[in-house]
Amino acid sequence: MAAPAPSAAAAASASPPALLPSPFVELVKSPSGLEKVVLRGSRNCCVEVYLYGGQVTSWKNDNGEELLFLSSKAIFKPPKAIRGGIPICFPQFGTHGNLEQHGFARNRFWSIDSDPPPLPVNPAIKAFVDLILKPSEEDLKIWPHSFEFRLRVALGSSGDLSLTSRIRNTNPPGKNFSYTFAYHTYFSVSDISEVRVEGLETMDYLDNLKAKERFTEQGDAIVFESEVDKVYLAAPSKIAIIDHEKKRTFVVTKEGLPDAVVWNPWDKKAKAMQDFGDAEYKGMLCVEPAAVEKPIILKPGEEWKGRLVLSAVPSSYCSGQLDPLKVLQG
Ligand SMILES: O=P(O)(O)OC[C@H]1O[C@@H](O)[C@H](O)[C@@H](O)[C@@H]1O
Repeated sequence: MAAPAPSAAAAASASPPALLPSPFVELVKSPSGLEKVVLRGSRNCCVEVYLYGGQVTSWKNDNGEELLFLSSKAIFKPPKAIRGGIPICFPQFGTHGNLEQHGFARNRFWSIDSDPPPLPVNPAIKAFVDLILKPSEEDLKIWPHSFEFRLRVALGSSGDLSLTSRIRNTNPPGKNFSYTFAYHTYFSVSDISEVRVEGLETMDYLDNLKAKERFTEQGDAIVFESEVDKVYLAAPSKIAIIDHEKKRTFVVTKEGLPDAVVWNPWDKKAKAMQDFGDAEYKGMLCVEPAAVEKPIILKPGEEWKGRLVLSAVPSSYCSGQLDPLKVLQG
Protein backbone atom coordinates (compact mmCIF):
# COMPACT_ATOMS: atom_id res chain seq x y z
CA MET A 1 0.00 0.00 0.00
CA ALA A 2 1.39 3.45 -0.83
CA ALA A 3 2.27 5.86 1.95
CA PRO A 4 -0.14 8.78 2.34
CA ALA A 5 1.06 12.00 0.69
CA PRO A 6 2.50 14.42 3.27
CA SER A 7 0.49 17.54 4.11
CA ALA A 8 1.53 20.94 2.74
CA ALA A 9 3.15 21.82 6.06
CA ALA A 10 5.13 18.59 6.06
CA ALA A 11 6.17 19.19 2.48
CA ALA A 12 7.44 22.66 3.43
CA SER A 13 9.39 21.57 6.46
CA ALA A 14 10.92 18.76 4.37
CA SER A 15 11.86 21.23 1.65
CA PRO A 16 15.29 22.71 2.20
CA PRO A 17 16.47 24.78 -0.77
CA ALA A 18 18.36 21.75 -2.13
CA LEU A 19 15.00 20.17 -3.03
CA LEU A 20 14.43 22.91 -5.54
CA PRO A 21 16.43 22.56 -8.71
CA SER A 22 17.69 26.12 -9.30
CA PRO A 23 17.82 29.70 -8.03
CA PHE A 24 14.93 30.48 -10.40
CA VAL A 25 12.63 28.31 -8.27
CA GLU A 26 11.30 29.35 -4.87
CA LEU A 27 8.82 27.91 -2.38
CA VAL A 28 6.73 30.64 -0.76
CA LYS A 29 3.67 30.89 1.46
CA SER A 30 0.70 32.67 -0.14
CA PRO A 31 -1.53 35.05 1.86
CA SER A 32 -4.05 32.20 2.19
CA GLY A 33 -1.44 30.15 4.08
CA LEU A 34 -1.10 27.64 1.22
CA GLU A 35 2.32 27.09 -0.26
CA LYS A 36 3.24 27.73 -3.84
CA VAL A 37 6.31 27.26 -5.98
CA VAL A 38 7.32 30.28 -8.05
CA LEU A 39 9.26 29.68 -11.29
CA ARG A 40 11.03 32.74 -12.68
CA GLY A 41 12.06 33.28 -16.28
CA SER A 42 13.53 36.19 -18.20
CA ARG A 43 12.29 39.73 -17.37
CA ASN A 44 8.85 39.42 -15.72
CA CYS A 45 8.06 35.94 -16.96
CA CYS A 46 6.82 33.85 -14.06
CA VAL A 47 4.70 30.80 -13.16
CA GLU A 48 3.06 29.92 -9.84
CA VAL A 49 2.14 26.38 -8.80
CA TYR A 50 0.24 25.53 -5.62
CA LEU A 51 1.12 22.32 -3.79
CA TYR A 52 -2.64 22.17 -3.11
CA GLY A 53 -3.97 20.51 -6.25
CA GLY A 54 -0.55 20.56 -7.94
CA GLN A 55 -2.23 23.49 -9.59
CA VAL A 56 -0.71 26.20 -11.75
CA THR A 57 -2.56 29.43 -10.92
CA SER A 58 -0.51 32.03 -12.74
CA TRP A 59 1.53 32.29 -15.94
CA LYS A 60 2.91 35.71 -16.80
CA ASN A 61 4.71 36.82 -19.94
CA ASP A 62 7.82 39.01 -20.28
CA ASN A 63 5.74 42.12 -19.63
CA GLY A 64 4.25 40.65 -16.48
CA GLU A 65 0.80 40.27 -18.09
CA GLU A 66 -1.29 37.42 -16.68
CA LEU A 67 -2.19 34.82 -19.31
CA LEU A 68 -4.35 32.49 -17.21
CA PHE A 69 -7.72 33.27 -15.69
CA LEU A 70 -8.06 33.05 -11.91
CA SER A 71 -11.39 34.02 -10.40
CA SER A 72 -11.46 36.96 -7.99
CA LYS A 73 -13.71 34.70 -5.90
CA ALA A 74 -11.43 31.65 -5.97
CA ILE A 75 -11.33 29.84 -2.64
CA PHE A 76 -7.85 28.84 -1.48
CA LYS A 77 -8.97 26.33 1.09
CA PRO A 78 -9.66 22.59 1.01
CA PRO A 79 -11.84 20.86 0.05
CA LYS A 80 -12.74 23.26 -2.79
CA ALA A 81 -10.49 23.21 -5.88
CA ILE A 82 -9.03 26.60 -6.80
CA ARG A 83 -11.20 28.24 -9.50
CA GLY A 84 -8.85 29.08 -12.36
CA GLY A 85 -5.35 28.34 -13.60
CA ILE A 86 -4.82 24.70 -14.54
CA PRO A 87 -6.58 22.22 -12.23
CA ILE A 88 -5.64 18.59 -12.85
CA CYS A 89 -8.66 16.33 -13.38
CA PHE A 90 -7.68 12.79 -12.30
CA PRO A 91 -8.64 9.94 -12.00
CA GLN A 92 -11.92 11.11 -13.47
CA PHE A 93 -12.88 13.85 -15.87
CA GLY A 94 -16.28 15.47 -15.20
CA THR A 95 -19.02 13.02 -14.35
CA HIS A 96 -17.56 10.16 -16.43
CA GLY A 97 -17.54 7.76 -13.44
CA ASN A 98 -18.64 7.41 -9.81
CA LEU A 99 -16.09 9.73 -8.18
CA GLU A 100 -16.59 13.39 -7.32
CA GLN A 101 -16.69 15.71 -10.36
CA HIS A 102 -13.21 15.88 -11.99
CA GLY A 103 -11.68 13.40 -9.50
CA PHE A 104 -9.66 14.14 -6.37
CA ALA A 105 -6.16 15.14 -7.57
CA ARG A 106 -7.21 18.80 -7.75
CA ASN A 107 -8.02 18.99 -4.06
CA ARG A 108 -5.19 17.01 -2.51
CA PHE A 109 -1.83 18.26 -1.19
CA TRP A 110 0.99 17.31 -3.53
CA SER A 111 4.66 17.19 -2.47
CA ILE A 112 7.84 18.41 -4.08
CA ASP A 113 9.57 15.45 -5.72
CA SER A 114 13.27 15.98 -5.12
CA ASP A 115 14.45 12.91 -6.99
CA PRO A 116 12.15 12.23 -9.96
CA PRO A 117 13.03 9.64 -12.59
CA PRO A 118 14.77 11.50 -15.42
CA LEU A 119 12.88 13.17 -18.25
CA PRO A 120 14.57 14.02 -21.57
CA VAL A 121 16.69 17.14 -21.06
CA ASN A 122 15.25 20.20 -22.75
CA PRO A 123 17.87 22.97 -22.97
CA ALA A 124 15.12 25.56 -23.55
CA ILE A 125 13.79 25.10 -20.02
CA LYS A 126 14.60 28.00 -17.72
CA ALA A 127 13.02 26.77 -14.48
CA PHE A 128 11.01 23.76 -13.44
CA VAL A 129 9.62 21.91 -10.46
CA ASP A 130 8.61 18.28 -10.00
CA LEU A 131 5.61 17.41 -7.85
CA ILE A 132 4.26 14.06 -6.79
CA LEU A 133 0.91 12.75 -5.60
CA LYS A 134 0.35 9.32 -4.05
CA PRO A 135 -2.98 8.16 -2.65
CA SER A 136 -3.69 8.43 1.08
CA GLU A 137 -5.53 5.73 3.04
CA GLU A 138 -8.70 7.79 2.57
CA ASP A 139 -8.15 8.05 -1.21
CA LEU A 140 -7.73 4.28 -1.40
CA LYS A 141 -11.19 3.87 0.09
CA ILE A 142 -12.79 5.87 -2.72
CA TRP A 143 -10.49 4.69 -5.56
CA PRO A 144 -8.77 1.44 -4.52
CA HIS A 145 -5.64 1.82 -6.63
CA SER A 146 -2.06 2.53 -5.79
CA PHE A 147 -0.42 5.06 -8.10
CA GLU A 148 2.38 7.58 -8.40
CA PHE A 149 1.46 10.74 -10.25
CA ARG A 150 4.50 12.87 -11.13
CA LEU A 151 3.96 16.33 -12.54
CA ARG A 152 6.70 18.51 -13.98
CA VAL A 153 5.83 22.18 -14.48
CA ALA A 154 8.41 23.99 -16.59
CA LEU A 155 8.91 27.53 -17.84
CA GLY A 156 10.79 27.75 -21.14
CA SER A 157 13.27 30.48 -22.03
CA SER A 158 10.77 31.93 -24.53
CA GLY A 159 8.06 32.02 -21.88
CA ASP A 160 6.31 28.77 -22.88
CA LEU A 161 4.67 26.84 -20.07
CA SER A 162 4.75 23.03 -20.15
CA LEU A 163 3.14 20.46 -17.90
CA THR A 164 4.24 16.83 -18.13
CA SER A 165 2.26 14.21 -16.22
CA ARG A 166 3.57 10.72 -15.61
CA ILE A 167 1.13 8.32 -13.98
CA ARG A 168 2.35 4.90 -12.87
CA ASN A 169 0.27 1.96 -11.74
CA THR A 170 1.92 0.68 -8.53
CA ASN A 171 -0.81 -1.89 -7.77
CA PRO A 172 0.16 -5.51 -7.10
CA PRO A 173 0.39 -7.81 -10.16
CA GLY A 174 -2.86 -8.38 -12.00
CA LYS A 175 -4.60 -5.19 -10.81
CA ASN A 176 -5.07 -2.85 -13.77
CA PHE A 177 -6.70 0.53 -13.39
CA SER A 178 -8.35 2.94 -15.81
CA TYR A 179 -8.92 6.67 -15.59
CA THR A 180 -9.93 9.76 -17.50
CA PHE A 181 -7.89 12.95 -17.34
CA ALA A 182 -7.79 16.65 -18.24
CA TYR A 183 -5.60 19.72 -17.89
CA HIS A 184 -8.51 22.03 -17.11
CA THR A 185 -6.81 25.13 -18.54
CA TYR A 186 -8.50 28.50 -17.90
CA PHE A 187 -7.19 31.11 -20.38
CA SER A 188 -7.56 34.80 -19.71
CA VAL A 189 -9.19 36.55 -22.68
CA SER A 190 -10.12 40.18 -23.26
CA ASP A 191 -13.75 39.52 -24.22
CA ILE A 192 -15.18 36.09 -24.96
CA SER A 193 -17.27 37.46 -27.84
CA GLU A 194 -14.02 38.54 -29.59
CA VAL A 195 -12.38 35.13 -29.32
CA ARG A 196 -12.21 32.33 -31.82
CA VAL A 197 -10.80 28.83 -31.56
CA GLU A 198 -9.18 27.18 -34.56
CA GLY A 199 -8.32 23.51 -34.98
CA LEU A 200 -11.61 21.98 -33.87
CA GLU A 201 -13.59 22.61 -37.07
CA THR A 202 -15.41 19.53 -38.42
CA MET A 203 -14.53 17.52 -35.28
CA ASP A 204 -17.01 15.23 -33.56
CA TYR A 205 -17.91 16.20 -30.02
CA LEU A 206 -19.97 15.08 -27.06
CA ASP A 207 -22.23 17.89 -25.86
CA ASN A 208 -22.39 17.98 -22.06
CA LEU A 209 -25.37 20.33 -22.34
CA LYS A 210 -27.27 17.68 -24.32
CA ALA A 211 -26.76 14.56 -22.20
CA LYS A 212 -23.34 13.86 -23.82
CA GLU A 213 -24.96 13.28 -27.22
CA ARG A 214 -22.51 13.12 -30.16
CA PHE A 215 -22.53 15.84 -32.88
CA THR A 216 -20.20 17.07 -35.63
CA GLU A 217 -18.86 20.65 -35.54
CA GLN A 218 -19.43 22.86 -38.56
CA GLY A 219 -16.59 23.98 -40.78
CA ASP A 220 -15.95 27.44 -39.33
CA ALA A 221 -13.72 28.44 -36.45
CA ILE A 222 -15.55 28.30 -33.14
CA VAL A 223 -16.96 31.54 -31.72
CA PHE A 224 -18.87 32.11 -28.49
CA GLU A 225 -22.37 33.49 -28.03
CA SER A 226 -23.75 31.32 -25.23
CA GLU A 227 -22.82 28.57 -22.77
CA VAL A 228 -20.50 25.91 -24.23
CA ASP A 229 -19.54 22.57 -22.68
CA LYS A 230 -18.22 20.18 -25.36
CA VAL A 231 -15.73 17.32 -25.45
CA TYR A 232 -14.08 17.30 -28.90
CA LEU A 233 -12.97 13.79 -29.79
CA ALA A 234 -9.63 12.93 -31.39
CA ALA A 235 -8.78 16.63 -31.63
CA PRO A 236 -5.56 17.73 -33.39
CA SER A 237 -2.34 18.12 -31.41
CA LYS A 238 -2.38 21.91 -31.85
CA ILE A 239 -5.31 24.22 -31.12
CA ALA A 240 -5.20 28.02 -31.44
CA ILE A 241 -7.18 30.47 -29.33
CA ILE A 242 -7.24 33.81 -31.06
CA ASP A 243 -8.02 36.88 -28.97
CA HIS A 244 -8.77 39.65 -31.46
CA GLU A 245 -8.93 42.48 -28.97
CA LYS A 246 -5.60 41.60 -27.31
CA LYS A 247 -4.06 40.65 -30.68
CA ARG A 248 -2.77 37.55 -28.95
CA THR A 249 -2.91 33.88 -29.93
CA PHE A 250 -2.52 31.07 -27.47
CA VAL A 251 -1.16 27.92 -29.05
CA VAL A 252 -2.07 24.77 -27.14
CA THR A 253 0.04 21.71 -27.97
CA LYS A 254 -0.96 18.37 -26.50
CA GLU A 255 0.66 14.94 -26.47
CA GLY A 256 -0.90 11.70 -25.25
CA LEU A 257 -4.24 13.45 -24.84
CA PRO A 258 -6.62 12.72 -27.71
CA ASP A 259 -9.57 14.91 -26.70
CA ALA A 260 -10.10 18.61 -25.97
CA VAL A 261 -12.86 20.06 -23.80
CA VAL A 262 -14.14 23.58 -24.46
CA TRP A 263 -16.09 25.26 -21.64
CA ASN A 264 -17.53 28.63 -20.86
CA PRO A 265 -20.34 28.76 -18.27
CA TRP A 266 -21.90 32.00 -19.61
CA ASP A 267 -24.09 34.26 -17.45
CA LYS A 268 -26.63 31.92 -15.82
CA LYS A 269 -24.15 29.24 -14.68
CA ALA A 270 -21.66 31.95 -13.65
CA LYS A 271 -24.23 33.34 -11.22
CA ALA A 272 -24.83 29.88 -9.78
CA MET A 273 -21.13 29.33 -8.96
CA GLN A 274 -20.12 30.47 -5.51
CA ASP A 275 -16.43 30.88 -6.41
CA PHE A 276 -16.88 32.73 -9.72
CA GLY A 277 -17.87 36.36 -10.35
CA ASP A 278 -21.16 36.99 -12.17
CA ALA A 279 -19.49 38.68 -15.16
CA GLU A 280 -16.18 36.79 -15.13
CA TYR A 281 -17.30 34.42 -17.88
CA LYS A 282 -16.57 37.28 -20.31
CA GLY A 283 -12.86 37.18 -19.51
CA MET A 284 -12.14 33.46 -19.62
CA LEU A 285 -12.25 30.39 -21.79
CA CYS A 286 -11.35 26.83 -20.86
CA VAL A 287 -9.68 24.70 -23.53
CA GLU A 288 -8.70 21.47 -21.83
CA PRO A 289 -6.46 18.81 -23.38
CA ALA A 290 -8.00 15.58 -22.13
CA ALA A 291 -8.50 11.84 -22.39
CA VAL A 292 -12.23 11.37 -21.89
CA GLU A 293 -13.90 9.18 -24.48
CA LYS A 294 -11.50 6.24 -24.16
CA PRO A 295 -10.25 5.80 -20.57
CA ILE A 296 -6.54 5.08 -20.23
CA ILE A 297 -5.81 1.59 -18.93
CA LEU A 298 -2.57 0.85 -17.09
CA LYS A 299 -1.26 -2.53 -15.98
CA PRO A 300 0.84 -2.72 -12.78
CA GLY A 301 4.30 -1.29 -13.50
CA GLU A 302 3.10 0.63 -16.58
CA GLU A 303 3.44 4.38 -16.90
CA TRP A 304 1.46 6.87 -19.01
CA LYS A 305 2.68 10.28 -20.09
CA GLY A 306 0.48 13.25 -21.05
CA ARG A 307 1.91 16.62 -21.96
CA LEU A 308 0.62 20.15 -22.45
CA VAL A 309 2.64 23.04 -23.86
CA LEU A 310 1.22 26.55 -23.90
CA SER A 311 2.65 29.51 -25.74
CA ALA A 312 1.28 32.99 -26.23
CA VAL A 313 2.26 34.74 -29.47
CA PRO A 314 1.26 38.11 -30.87
CA SER A 315 -1.33 37.64 -33.59
CA SER A 316 -2.03 39.88 -36.51
CA TYR A 317 -5.29 38.13 -37.28
CA CYS A 318 -7.15 41.45 -37.19
CA SER A 319 -5.26 42.55 -40.27
CA GLY A 320 -5.87 39.15 -41.85
CA GLN A 321 -2.16 38.68 -42.51
CA LEU A 322 -1.48 35.59 -40.45
CA ASP A 323 -2.26 32.30 -42.08
CA PRO A 324 -4.23 30.25 -39.52
CA LEU A 325 -2.56 27.09 -40.84
CA LYS A 326 0.83 28.45 -39.84
CA VAL A 327 -0.38 28.85 -36.27
CA LEU A 328 -1.86 25.39 -36.24
CA GLN A 329 1.14 23.70 -37.78
CA GLY A 330 3.69 25.64 -35.72
O1 LIG B 1 -17.13 23.46 -11.32
P1 LIG B 1 -16.12 22.41 -11.73
O2 LIG B 1 -16.32 21.11 -11.03
O3 LIG B 1 -14.72 22.93 -11.60
O4 LIG B 1 -16.38 22.14 -13.26
C1 LIG B 1 -16.39 23.16 -14.18
C2 LIG B 1 -16.68 22.63 -15.58
O5 LIG B 1 -15.57 21.90 -16.03
C3 LIG B 1 -15.65 21.51 -17.40
O6 LIG B 1 -14.48 20.84 -17.74
C4 LIG B 1 -16.83 20.59 -17.57
O7 LIG B 1 -16.93 20.20 -18.91
C5 LIG B 1 -18.11 21.30 -17.10
O8 LIG B 1 -19.20 20.43 -17.22
C6 LIG B 1 -17.94 21.78 -15.67
O9 LIG B 1 -19.09 22.53 -15.29
